[in-house]
This record gives sequence, structure tokens and C-alpha cells, in this order.
Amino acid sequence: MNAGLGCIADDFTGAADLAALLARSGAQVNLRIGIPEKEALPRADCEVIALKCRTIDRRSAVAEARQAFDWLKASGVSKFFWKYCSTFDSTPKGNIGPIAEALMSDLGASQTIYCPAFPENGRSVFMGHLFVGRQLLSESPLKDHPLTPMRDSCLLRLLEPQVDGAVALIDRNTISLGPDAVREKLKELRNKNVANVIMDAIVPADLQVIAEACHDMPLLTGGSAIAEPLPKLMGMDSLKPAASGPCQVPRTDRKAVVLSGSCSEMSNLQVETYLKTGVPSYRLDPVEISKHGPGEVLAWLRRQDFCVAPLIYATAEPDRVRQAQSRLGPVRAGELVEQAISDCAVAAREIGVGRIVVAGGETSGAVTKALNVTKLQVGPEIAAGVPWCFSRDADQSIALALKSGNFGTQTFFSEALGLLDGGKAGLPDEGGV
Ligand SMILES: Nc1ncnc2c1ncn2[C@@H]1O[C@H](COP(=O)(O)OP(=O)(O)O)[C@@H](O)[C@H]1O
Ligand SMILES: O=C(O)[C@@H](O)C(=O)COP(=O)(O)O
Repeated sequence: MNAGLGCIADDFTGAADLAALLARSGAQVNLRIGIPEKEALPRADCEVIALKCRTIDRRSAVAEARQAFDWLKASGVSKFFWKYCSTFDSTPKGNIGPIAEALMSDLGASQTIYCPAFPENGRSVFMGHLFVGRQLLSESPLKDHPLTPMRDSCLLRLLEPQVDGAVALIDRNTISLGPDAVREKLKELRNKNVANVIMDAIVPADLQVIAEACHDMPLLTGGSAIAEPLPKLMGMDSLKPAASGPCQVPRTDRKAVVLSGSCSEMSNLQVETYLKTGVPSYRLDPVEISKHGPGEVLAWLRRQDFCVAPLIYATAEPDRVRQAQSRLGPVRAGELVEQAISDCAVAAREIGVGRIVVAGGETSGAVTKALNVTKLQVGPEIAAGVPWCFSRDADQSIALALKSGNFGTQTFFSEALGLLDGGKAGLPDEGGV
């Protein structure tokens, strides 16, 4: 087995996104939930460890990332990838830079790149400014994120306060000249002691150039898209035809539930669209939960017919979120919703639900942890960066779709469920259990 790629992701939807893009190459990918036990081998060519450290305090985030790094290193990995959001989501005291610098220091690396661009999902970086579709990040719906409102689009300004080392940009003019020019520029910056280099990228070809120029670095950082070319560039063993084969999709019970704790513009649209199908639904209100607990939603859940995949959602427009936050504070409001949705996931699981669609990164982290899932097999992609994932390490197989707030089309929830019912994935009729 070659050295392999060890990846640490700052949230669970991000980890699933990264795992899906790495798996596109045909490489073997393990998606681990939290820091694995010491004996949790064998290792795959690509190991992705999902943490929930995007919004926690800096010291804890760095400590968790280092623990994940130590596990990956002990498993024999020698190249590392630090995955954060394609919209650079972080708090003002953000964890993106501190974790990158901690890992660089542990690896004895003098430089790394920051490449959040994900053109397939409309995230591009030009002259160091991040765009979501045609809008600057700070003018996009990400400005109203409940936990990490992004009010600046300039990655240099966002990263500089997070790091000790110098920050610079390699802009599109250099990227367009190809990998040799990028390597030359990186060397020039290294000679000036620039440790943190932000990369422009607008189209997938830019990412290919960057990956070719940088795949030898001990640590790369970015969104999932810059990692997609790495398995091939690293010549991973599992890409060999003998080792690759069709992904085995485990049977799961057809009973399903959709849980949405994301308040992104896209999740609002997806919830609205799913509600129009007439599906039974329950709207969670953090203020109500703070007063009465989750008893009412749990009682409602237990009365449902899961063959129609009911919806439980806290998803709300920015004004409604602000109202709840002004009463409870953003962190408390978020925790109450995450806890209630996790309780619902556990209750659904006890009832025998085999398929759970979750919208939202923090929400997915809370749900997956509550379900005690430790390892996921990556299955077919429902939308770019959102795969079905399967857990086999519990008493029964469970399918989880962990959807990043902003990903997927308007009809994502129905598409996700349809895919497991023998749709586009060409799966065998699973027949239910
Ligand atoms: N109605 C609401 N009011 C306040 N906070 C909410 C509400 N609904 C969800 N939240 C919280 O907002 C956060 C959304 O983050 P996340 O789940 O990561 O979604 P996304 O993927 O869109 O970023 C979670 O902490 C969630 O609990
Ligand atoms: O890179 C991305 O955009 C995603 O993989 C991701 O990290 C999404 O985070 P959430 O929007 O919080 O789900």
C-alpha cells in the first residue's frame, strides 16, 4: 500500500463532501466519524476523519485536529489534507488558520495552500475574493449564517487575523500559466517566508493546475474540489483495476425521515419544495423547545408513517432565526435545535427507520454522533458533494445523507430518497426489511 492521504474535516457534511469527491477517482475511502479508536484499522488509501470543530473554541479545535492527525500518522499516512468549507465559514477567531499552522508545525512544513474553490457548486476565488455564484461571499446568503455569518469576501483579510505566519495570494494570472509557474511562485514566496498561500481558482482546470503543482506538499488545505485530483496524482494503489469494483450498497429499511436544521437559502427552498409534496411535517421552534423540551416533537414522530418520509425542520428565514437568537443567543438556539433533531434521529432509529436525510453541517454532526456511528461507507452521490453514506457498524445498516446547507437542487430531499429506491444509482430493489 502506498503512503495514502489522511484528511481532517471540520464538519460532517464537509467530510462527506470530501469523501465523495475522493471516491470519484475510484480510490478506497474510509469516512470516520470522530477520532477513531487506536485499533480501528485497516486503513484505506484515503482516510477522512469528520470532526465538529468549525465553531468551537480555537484551543479545543486545534487539540482535536492534532489528535486526528496523530491517528492518521500512526496509521501510516504521510500526506495530509485539512478540509474546511468552500465558503471559508469560520468565526471571527476562526479555526481554519490555527489548525493549518498547527499541522504544518507538526509536519515540519514551511508552507501550505488555502484553496476553498469548488466551481461545480459555484464557489470561485478571484484575486483572493470568494464568490458564491455571481455574488461576493459577503453579499451572498452566507452573510446571514446563524453561526458563521460571512461579512467579508477577501480571503487575505479573513485569514490574516487567524495565523501567525505571513499570508499571500497566487492569483489567476499565475495559475493560468500552468503548474511550473505555480511551483516557481510558491518557491519565491517560501524564500520570503510566506507560509500561508491563498490560491485563486475559477474553473476545474485551475484546480487541476494547482493540484499538479502542489500534490507533493505534506499538507494541503481547502474545500473538497482541490482534493478530487489527488488520488490519481498520488498514484494510489486502490485505483488499480484489480482493486476497484462496484460499490456495494447495503440493504437498508425503506422507512425514512428528513431532518433539517440548516437555515441556508437553499435549505429553505428545499424544505418549502418538499412541504409542497404534502408530506407530514413538524416545525421546530427553538424558543418553544427551550420552554417545553422536545417531548411534543418526539410524540409526533412516534405517530408517523415513515414510508412517506416525514419532515422535521427548524429551517427558517433569517428574520425568524434572528428573533430566536435575540431571545436565546445564537449558540444556545443552535444547541437546542441540534439536540432536539438528534433526539428525533435516535427515536426514529429505535422505531426501525433505515434512511435518514439530514440538512446542515452542525446538525449532521449532532445527529451522527447521537446515532453512535463511527465509520461510514461512501455510496452514490445524490448531488455534487452529497453522497449517500452507509453505516454497518451498528446492529442494523443505516443510510445517511448528510447535506451541506447550500448544496443540492430544490428537489434534493425527494431525489435523495428516490435514489435509494432503485433510481439513478441503478441499485437493486432493496425490498425493505
Ligand atoms: N430556527 C432556528 N433558529 C436559530 N438557530 C437555528 C434555527 N434552526 C437551526 N438553527 C441552528 O443553525 C445552525 C445551522 O448550522 P448547520 O446545521 O451547520 O447548517 P448549514 O449547513 O446550513 O451551515 C445549527 O446550529 C442549527 O441548530
Ligand atoms: O465545502 C463545503 O461547502 C461543504 O463541504 C461544507 O463544508 C458545508 O458546510 P455546511 O454548509 O455547514 O454544511
